[in-house]
Amino acid sequence: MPRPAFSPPSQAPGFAARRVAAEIVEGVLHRGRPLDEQLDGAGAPPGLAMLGERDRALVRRIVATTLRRLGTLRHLIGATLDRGLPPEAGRLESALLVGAAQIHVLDIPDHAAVDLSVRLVQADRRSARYSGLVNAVLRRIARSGAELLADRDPLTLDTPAWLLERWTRHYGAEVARGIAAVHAVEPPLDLTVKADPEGWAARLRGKVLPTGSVRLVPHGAVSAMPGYAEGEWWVQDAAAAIPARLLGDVAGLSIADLCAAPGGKTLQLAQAGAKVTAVDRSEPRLARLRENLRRTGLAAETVAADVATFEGGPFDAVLLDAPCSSTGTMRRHPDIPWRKSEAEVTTLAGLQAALLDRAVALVRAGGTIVYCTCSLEPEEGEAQIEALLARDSRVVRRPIAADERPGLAGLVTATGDLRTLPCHWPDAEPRMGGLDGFFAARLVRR
Ligand SMILES: C[S@@+](CC[C@H](N)C(=O)[O-])C[C@H]1O[C@@H](n2cnc3c(N)ncnc32)[C@H](O)[C@@H]1O
Repeated sequence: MPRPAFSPPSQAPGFAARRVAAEIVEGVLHRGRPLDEQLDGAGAPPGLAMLGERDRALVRRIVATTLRRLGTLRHLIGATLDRGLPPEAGRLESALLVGAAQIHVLDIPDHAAVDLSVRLVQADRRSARYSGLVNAVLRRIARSGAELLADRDPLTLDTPAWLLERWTRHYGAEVARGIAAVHAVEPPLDLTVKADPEGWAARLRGKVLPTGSVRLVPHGAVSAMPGYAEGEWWVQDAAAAIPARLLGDVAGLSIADLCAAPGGKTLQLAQAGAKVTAVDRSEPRLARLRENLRRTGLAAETVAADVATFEGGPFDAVLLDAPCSSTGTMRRHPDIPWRKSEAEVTTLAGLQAALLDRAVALVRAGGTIVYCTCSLEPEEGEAQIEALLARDSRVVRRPIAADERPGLAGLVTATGDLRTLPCHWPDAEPRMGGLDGFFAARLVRR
């Protein structure tokens, strides 16, 4: 009979949550699995659904902290080992990382964190013989973590060098450090409300942002919050809510929302009275979009298709939220810096150019196109538009004016595009500050 890969699970309190957390960290770092899919989607480890709500929240905290501070934690672990981590050691690295995150960053008692990481390796056949090493490394971090980091800069450790170099090149050293600093902090929850932002802000103990989104520090499950089941609002970063508004008054217009799922922008356009055709090539993501329409009582036509070959229209307006490296959303998706590479930016830029050409083909003469990406990389934003304007004389930019809508001051470039950065809108309470990094340009087809 084949031997089981793992010995029976430990009964120690808190063990199950640490095991799931270590599994998810391993999935991100060694199997390139997106964090969202593992926390909320089909890729969730089976153990996650068996945990109670508090333990599930603990898993999220441990995993997010491990990924936000990955460089620092790896440095601490490396500094305590003479010859680095042994190869083929199963769960050893993830057990050390989640242990170090609890000890060095989270307010979890050191002895519990050490004990549970030791149990994690003991329960894994390939790493069981390293339980003494885990004990020694984590105790050393508990004792001398600050000393081991004495001359190191956490922002440099926790941001992949290729990203920090790019942001320094494009935005300057100070802004690049500001962007990196925001990634260390859990972001707020932003909502787009159908109506009465002041009333919802009061009810949910949040505040109204200059652009009209409602912001709060999340506590508990989103689906249990007042107004969710009734479809009175949806979760959408304040920056992500701006591009659809750049189309102005859309009541009665036919609009193609290209790359639409899970549908934040479709909901905004439908709520504003547009006749929306929402196109996305992912059927599972479109199913989420339809569910969002159902919950909010809004209507749109949904089409499962590749935008590159989608035929339709001509539409009065087209919104293209193109697939991108998503480096602007790292504070919400702390796995991104460790899963993406610079080569991907180049590949995606090629795809974005093809989809932009398609967007131009789908809009009527005189119609408006809004192109946006949640990327900080100019190849996916500013450079994309310059290249389109150079190759297609039918298209001109309709510059965004900082005073055309509330809240845009400071977010519009000299050429009239939108550029938001994670370090924008700082707040005295760090968990209430920041914006996702977005680029948007508004164009007209002559
Ligand atoms: C940034 S997300 C869109 C977010 C969405 N606009 C919103 O506001 O909720 C990008 C989407 O593009 C879709 N996508 C990627 N490549 C595509 C293509 N060639 N054709 C259609 N959809 C595509 C993905 O499935 C994903 O849902």
